[in-house]
Amino acid sequence: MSSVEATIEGAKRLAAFTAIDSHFPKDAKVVGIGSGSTVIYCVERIVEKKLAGEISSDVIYIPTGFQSKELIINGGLNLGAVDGYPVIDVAFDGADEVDPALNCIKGGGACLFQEKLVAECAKKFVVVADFRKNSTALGTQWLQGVPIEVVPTAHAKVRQDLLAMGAITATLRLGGKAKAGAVITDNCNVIIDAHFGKISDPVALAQKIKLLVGVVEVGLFINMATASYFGNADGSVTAKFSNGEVSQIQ
Ligand SMILES: O=C[C@H](O)[C@H](O)[C@H](O)COP(=O)(O)O
Repeated sequence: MSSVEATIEGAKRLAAFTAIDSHFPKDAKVVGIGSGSTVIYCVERIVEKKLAGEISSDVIYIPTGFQSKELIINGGLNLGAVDGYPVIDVAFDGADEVDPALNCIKGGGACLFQEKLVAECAKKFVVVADFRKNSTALGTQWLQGVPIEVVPTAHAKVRQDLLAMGAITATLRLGGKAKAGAVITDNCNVIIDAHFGKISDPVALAQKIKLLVGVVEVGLFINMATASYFGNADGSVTAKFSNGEVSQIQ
């Protein structure tokens, strides 16, 4: 691992540990676990605290896809499902880009639909990320585009719609060497990444995309996060809250 990669991994771990220490409720019954490389550290911290007797072994964990299901099982935690537990005390998840209002772009790992479902069911949604995701405006740092989950037969029509709507690019996500053809989501759909440049009105854009026939869900998470923790390269953590407060944790 290069020193840059080590710094990024350290920042993710720090953000995740701080978020769990600050937001895992003492009396939690049901907790959502998001997807991606940063939530791995959330699960690491939860397992550590459970073994230390600081987190009850009765807590049920709700995954947001195949990867987080494996994380829960391999961590020896109790696995639940969102259709059995539609009320979740808190959900922890990563993000690809977060703006000052805590609106997020998510879905870089193609898990956005179940992530949004779990976040919507959660009383509190806490984002964990490294410093690269801390942004002043969506679409300025995550240049791959807004991930959009689409029913496979509609992909060509939705790409056309997105370009007509002003997308600079609208690309069907491919599996590359690991998978010939399109990436297939945990819900058997495909992903279109649509880059709009700087997104000045994320609320309006999310609504417009969601209305397109064939769109299952949009990777714009608007007004959902309660708090967002960013691990920094210098070992500090920046915490941002939905009420506008920002704090630096050394
Ligand atoms: O579909 C994937 C998710 O939205 C991830 O939470 C997001 O891509 C962030 O992942 P990572 O923590 O690996 O940067």
